[in-house]
Amino acid sequence: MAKIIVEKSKPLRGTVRISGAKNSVLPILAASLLSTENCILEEVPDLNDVDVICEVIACLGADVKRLERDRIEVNGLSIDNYESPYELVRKMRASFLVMGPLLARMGKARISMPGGCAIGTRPIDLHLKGFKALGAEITLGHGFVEARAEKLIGNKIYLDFPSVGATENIMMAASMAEGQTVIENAAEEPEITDLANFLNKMGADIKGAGTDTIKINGVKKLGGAVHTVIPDRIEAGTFMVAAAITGGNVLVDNVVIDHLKPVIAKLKESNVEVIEEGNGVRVIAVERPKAIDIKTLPYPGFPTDMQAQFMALMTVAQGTSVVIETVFENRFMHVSELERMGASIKIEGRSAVIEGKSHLLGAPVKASDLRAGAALILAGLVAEGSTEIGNTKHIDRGYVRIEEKLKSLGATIYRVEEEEEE
Ligand SMILES: CC(=O)N[C@H]1[C@@H](OP(=O)(O)OP(=O)(O)OC[C@H]2O[C@@H](n3ccc(=O)[nH]c3=O)[C@H](O)[C@@H]2O)O[C@H](CO)[C@@H](O)[C@@H]1O
Ligand SMILES: C=C(OP(=O)(O)O)C(=O)O
Repeated sequence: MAKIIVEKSKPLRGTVRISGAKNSVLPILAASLLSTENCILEEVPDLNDVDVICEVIACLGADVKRLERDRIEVNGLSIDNYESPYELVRKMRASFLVMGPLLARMGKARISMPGGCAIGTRPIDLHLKGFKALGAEITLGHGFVEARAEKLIGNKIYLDFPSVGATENIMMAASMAEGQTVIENAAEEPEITDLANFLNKMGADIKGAGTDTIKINGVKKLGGAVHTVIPDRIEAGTFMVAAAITGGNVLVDNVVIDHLKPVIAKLKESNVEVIEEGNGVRVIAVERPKAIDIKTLPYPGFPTDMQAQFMALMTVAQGTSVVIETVFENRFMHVSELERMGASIKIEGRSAVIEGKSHLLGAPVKASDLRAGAALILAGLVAEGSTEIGNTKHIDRGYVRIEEKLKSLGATIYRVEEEEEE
């Protein structure tokens, strides 16, 4: 197993190109099960999670070909299996997103329960509520969720919380249901719009994606499409914080500025300069950042997937910051690791109070989840000495060649292979 070693680095400088969005490509690959013709996906990020979802859809009978490192061709014509096993679903929760497409194509799906993870229990009740509203019968048992429907019929579905995954799963199932489905209090994340755009290119009739009300008129068949995955706003935000925390000057290229509004607003509030430049944003930090308060919220609010990275920035800011996590009930696992590096953070329920320090000290730490791992890399860039980050598999789920990209900006970061790791 590998460790990532980060040394205190100079201010980062240069240009970094952002890859396609993990959280877009996963539902889009699940949606390709609905196709009966070739779909070509471009700007596919080279990530472990992408390998897992490809394995899941291939195991269901889809034809999946990697044309190039960032191009995949998929055809769902030959799907013949409706069961996704524990070994695959346990590797990645997003595997559960095949349930909607399977129900639509085969009228049945049997998927291992995804279970919780380090950041929370992450129930699937809203996904199931949506499938039931479309006419599916749901049974749970032996660690599996089974859904069956002779035919899916459109309905009005109100989500108690704008869940990203539930919105996606229901939208995919409804795209081939009979009649109209309206999802109310739908998630508005850019990845929902990207999925809807892909489905519409395949022949679906979806309107309102990106707002809280999505209207889906079911169609009988979905065909092929060529689609370019949107840039990853969370990878972009992570590199923006890397520039800010090191007092650097970095052009974060290939982004959609609109998707980064909450991140840009918070960086500016903390005294970091952010300038639009072509398809990118230049981030310039000349002084130590100022403390700021953050509350995570569904889009267009501040993303929970950027909370840990901003907390790393706040550990070295001037003053005291408050971070409130409202999306996941247990997303402060990075706090104890940042404290090992000398950060001063107090947790009270869903709030963390961070007293900015003039410096951190490198230490051996562990990534408990993907963004916690990213936060530790960021803290390591400014900590005195060496930071050794274990459990790198979490980081590799969501960042394409992160050490290479940071190294190209002047960071001292490398990976070592270890004999054993928990
Ligand atoms: C692959 C992917 O796109 N992952 C993203 C997606 O995860 P994911 O789709 O799992 O996140 P959700 O929006 O569904 O979850 C948000 C909250 O709703 C709760 N909930 C969700 C579903 C449900 O049926 N019942 C329920 O109570 C969850 O436990 C959580 O507290 O959106 C999250 C919130 O922006 C991001 O952090 C993840 O990076
Ligand atoms: C929580 C995340 O992803 P997932 O939903 O795939 O666990 C994330 O990308 O930060």
